Amino acid sequence: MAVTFPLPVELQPDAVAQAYAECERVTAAYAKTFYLGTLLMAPAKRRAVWAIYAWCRRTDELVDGPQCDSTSLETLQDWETQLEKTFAGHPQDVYDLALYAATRNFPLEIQPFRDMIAGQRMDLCQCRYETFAELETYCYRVAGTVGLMSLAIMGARQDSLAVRRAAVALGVANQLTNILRDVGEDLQRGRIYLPIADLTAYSYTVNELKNGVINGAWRRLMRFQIERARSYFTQAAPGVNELCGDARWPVWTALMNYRRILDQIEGNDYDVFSRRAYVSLPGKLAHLPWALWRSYWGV
Ligand SMILES: CC(C)=CCC/C(C)=C/CC/C(C)=C/CC/C(C)=C/[C@@H]1[C@@H](COP(=O)(O)OP(=O)(O)O)[C@]1(C)CC/C=C(\C)CC/C=C(\C)CCC=C(C)C
Ligand SMILES: Nc1ncnc2c1ncn2[C@@H]1O[C@H](COP(=O)(O)OP(=O)(O)OP(=O)(O)O)[C@@H](O)[C@H]1O
Ligand SMILES: [Mn+2]
Repeated sequence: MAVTFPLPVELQPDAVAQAYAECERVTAAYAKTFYLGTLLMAPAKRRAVWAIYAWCRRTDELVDGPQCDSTSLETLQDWETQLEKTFAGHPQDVYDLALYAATRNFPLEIQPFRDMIAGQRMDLCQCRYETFAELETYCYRVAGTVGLMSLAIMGARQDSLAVRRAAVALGVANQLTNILRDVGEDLQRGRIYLPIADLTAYSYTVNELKNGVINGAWRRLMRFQIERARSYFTQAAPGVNELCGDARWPVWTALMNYRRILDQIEGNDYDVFSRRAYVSLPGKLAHLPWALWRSYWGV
């Protein structure tokens, strides 16, 4: 029988193991909390999550990383073509090999990956968001999609619409939190993610934002934004215990730690211009038992 090349992933276990190891390295370097969480999962699942993480990180770096100045719409088009090839069984590099191997083990759909690239396109072309509806689309694309990708690995059975909505809600909640934490940093890059319509509704001007003014209007505006982000965490919470057993603890941990960034912003009196809200490592560890309890008993 003639052997055709390239060999299917099943016949290249060493190359696949090395590819997953590369993805693990990226995950461990960039996201300590997620990485620790993945170690609680079964080996096949954790490897697939690392492959997804590495792909998402590379996609994000195209518009946010050190080489972002040379990224154009054409770069993103090429990146999408590379994605299509990976899903079609022709991975172009070691990270894509891991992603392809993951698609053979789990029911990953390509659409959320395409949608994330569409989110990076928005980042490339748009530096303001007029309404929350526009911002919500952006949040779905760059982060809600991560929820759907993760669900293919961490979901328990045929996932219901409610669970899919919860997974998207967790991504959106994380992204909204990320946006509130990074208001100052994003301004330095000429970006405003807070919807302009919300600024107007709270009588806070873009000029004040650019000058980092913290006044009554700003505090009221931020309280509103924080409550909105919290409402997405609340929508996500019932979905967590629908995940497979070994994903519940890590996902609860991620949810609780990310949500606590919102408490930190309040604790900093809404100063997101000169301070970065964060949860310390002991603070993160302190919540592990609480997250474990929830993974057994729910909310
Ligand atoms: C255990 C666990 C939570 C696993 C998910 C791991 C995974 C595949 C993460 C990918 C993250 C990534 C690189 C996304 C690219 C776009 C991006 C940067 C989004 C922001 C992430 C936070 O990153 P960070 O704090 O490092 O930000 P900086 O770049 O440093 O500024 C986001 C805020 C979005 C992350 C979104 C999620 C992790 C979604 C999680 C949802 C689930 C796991 C679904 C759970 C299912 C139910 C039913 C609730
Ligand atoms: N090896 C690395 N090379 C380049 N940038 C990195 C590297 N490691 C981390 N970073 C960046 O440094 C920042 C802080 O990283 P880190 O992931 O440790 O903190 P975090 O995002 O606050 O926490 P978490 O572990 O919960 O994601 C992130 O924006 C990340 O993208
Ligand atoms: Mn990080």
